[in-house]
Amino acid sequence: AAAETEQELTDGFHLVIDALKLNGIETIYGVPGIPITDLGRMAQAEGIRVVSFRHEQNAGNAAAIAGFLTKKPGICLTVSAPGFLNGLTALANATTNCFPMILISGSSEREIVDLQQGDYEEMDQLAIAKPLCKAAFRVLHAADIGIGVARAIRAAVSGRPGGVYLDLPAKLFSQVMDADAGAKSLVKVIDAAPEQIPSKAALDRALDVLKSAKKPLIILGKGAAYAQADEEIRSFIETTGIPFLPMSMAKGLLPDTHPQSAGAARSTVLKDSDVVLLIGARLNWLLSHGKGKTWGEAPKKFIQIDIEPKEMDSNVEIVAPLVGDIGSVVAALNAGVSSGWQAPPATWIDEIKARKEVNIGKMSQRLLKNSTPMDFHSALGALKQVIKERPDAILVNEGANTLDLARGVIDMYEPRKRLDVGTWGVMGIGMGYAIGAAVETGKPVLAVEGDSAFGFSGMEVETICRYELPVTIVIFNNNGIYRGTDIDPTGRDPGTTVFVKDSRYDKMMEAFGGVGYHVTTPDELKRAVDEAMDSGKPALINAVIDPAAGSESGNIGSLNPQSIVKKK
Ligand SMILES: Nc1ncnc2c1ncn2[C@@H]1O[C@H](COP(=O)(O)OP(=O)(O)O)[C@@H](O)[C@H]1O
Ligand SMILES: Cc1ncc(Cc2csc(CCOP(=O)(O)OP(=O)(O)O)c2C)c(N)n1
Ligand SMILES: [Mg+2]
Repeated sequence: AAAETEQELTDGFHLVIDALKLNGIETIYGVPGIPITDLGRMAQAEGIRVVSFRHEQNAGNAAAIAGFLTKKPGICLTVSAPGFLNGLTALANATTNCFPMILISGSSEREIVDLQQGDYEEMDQLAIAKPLCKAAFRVLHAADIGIGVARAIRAAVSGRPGGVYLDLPAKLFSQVMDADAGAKSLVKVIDAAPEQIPSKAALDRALDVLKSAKKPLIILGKGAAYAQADEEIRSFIETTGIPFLPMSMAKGLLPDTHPQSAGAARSTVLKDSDVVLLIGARLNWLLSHGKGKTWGEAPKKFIQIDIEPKEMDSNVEIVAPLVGDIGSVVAALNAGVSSGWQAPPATWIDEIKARKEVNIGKMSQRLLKNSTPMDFHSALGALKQVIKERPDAILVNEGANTLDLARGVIDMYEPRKRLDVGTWGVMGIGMGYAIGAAVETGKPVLAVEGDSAFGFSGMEVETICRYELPVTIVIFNNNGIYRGTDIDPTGRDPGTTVFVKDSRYDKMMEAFGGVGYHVTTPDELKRAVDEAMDSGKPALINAVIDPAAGSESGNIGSLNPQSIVKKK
């Protein structure tokens, strides 16, 4: 009788966990601490995988790439104020890249924050998060947790995916309520990312423009990779015979070795094409905003497929906007491409083929050079072969020369296998992306890192060892940012972009039980990577690169402002 009268209770802790599990969330990436340490422990005890990091930025990056890879929002859990701020860079980066993730941070009590009375890690986090992400919510009452989590999930994945902030004040967790009422308050999100079908008029307009093309080009962006409409996209490209140019994280949607790939003739196709179909790619700085010498003198017509209506005309006129989700739009285009579709003129295809042969020929000469110390190309020649032999491996890549040269040298063969610095060109995504990719897919990960880039997240090698993840890190060690040759003209300090000469990053991995390798030739590099990836265990390879190799800021040095004032 006593049991019957004793009301069954639940609390904020359990409601957050139940809401996440109800919506299929299986993993939380975070750093424990007040007020969310027990939330993490309880989530783990309830079967959610909780991956604890050494810095919240890396946990957030893991959550962001989990969103990109799974189309479910990646969850990052942090403490208040400084932990929240550390997660914000990843949340803003996810929003910039259209990756769905939710940053859940504990926070101080409203009554203290609003009176600025000085709480432990006090900050008005919701106000700070709002401008940096797609949506931001705070929950004050246990009965609202179900709706709050549902709103965050839908906001992250519906329409243009992005980052969402969910603010949970400390007192919320210990709030109790009737268990039955609590269960009823939970919401399972229905159709969070609904199909958005383009109008027939829009489809007909786009097909008419495409039919009129003499030199058509399709540009695939990371939105096309994210959409997981791989077969629809392949079918459309192969049925129309139109050459395609993949942006960095869209590489592998069709193999880079595909006959219609124009990757090795990028400058030519951007300059000479007359109709360009953008699929999940923005005409931002990565595509010179659709204007200027990159795009040649001749007038161009742009067709754009994007789920975000406001993206149209963002930089140049879009003559045939196709607003909708890529899966639905490309399926509708496939239905509209009648069997009598005219392939592009042979002159266009031949022009591209000839240019590709010249460029690939030039590149292969550079890859074969067996210089000592290695330069970027001789090292990348070995890694090109590794991915060719291991097409299902996931390649994480960041740096300047290490990034820009790897993008063109290492062919990708499968979708969503190349994860890199994205729209911002941000350094520091390396270990977070490597961990997120390994946890979400179970696939082997090869992280090809500039030595500076690695430094932003390098402490997570301990996390990689702790969870025994199949991550092989290759550091292109040229003793510095871009190069290792900078000097301080006053002679007092090292140059501003150099690191310790002959540093041994491989020793770091050994400190945590992983395997470290130190290599100085392409053959040694290939053998070490093969051994490490065959082992399925954490490994770090310190690949010595000539400090004089490479160029400042890789391929984008022209973005640097120049001083014309000569110091007296
Ligand atoms: N499922 C989807 N359907 C349609 N568009 C999408 C989808 N997912 C993302 N997008 C769009 O894809 C675009 C990605 O562009 P961007 O990040 O610039 O790619 P890239 O850098 O590879 O060129 C964004 O404008 C985004 O709105
Ligand atoms: C968060 C952030 N801070 C700084 C920078 C600016 C930068 C762009 S590339 C880079 C590192 C280049 O050196 P690395 O050794 O990695 O590569 P390599 O050329 O092969 O020697 C920096 C610091 C960016 N993009 N993001
Ligand atoms: Mg470097």
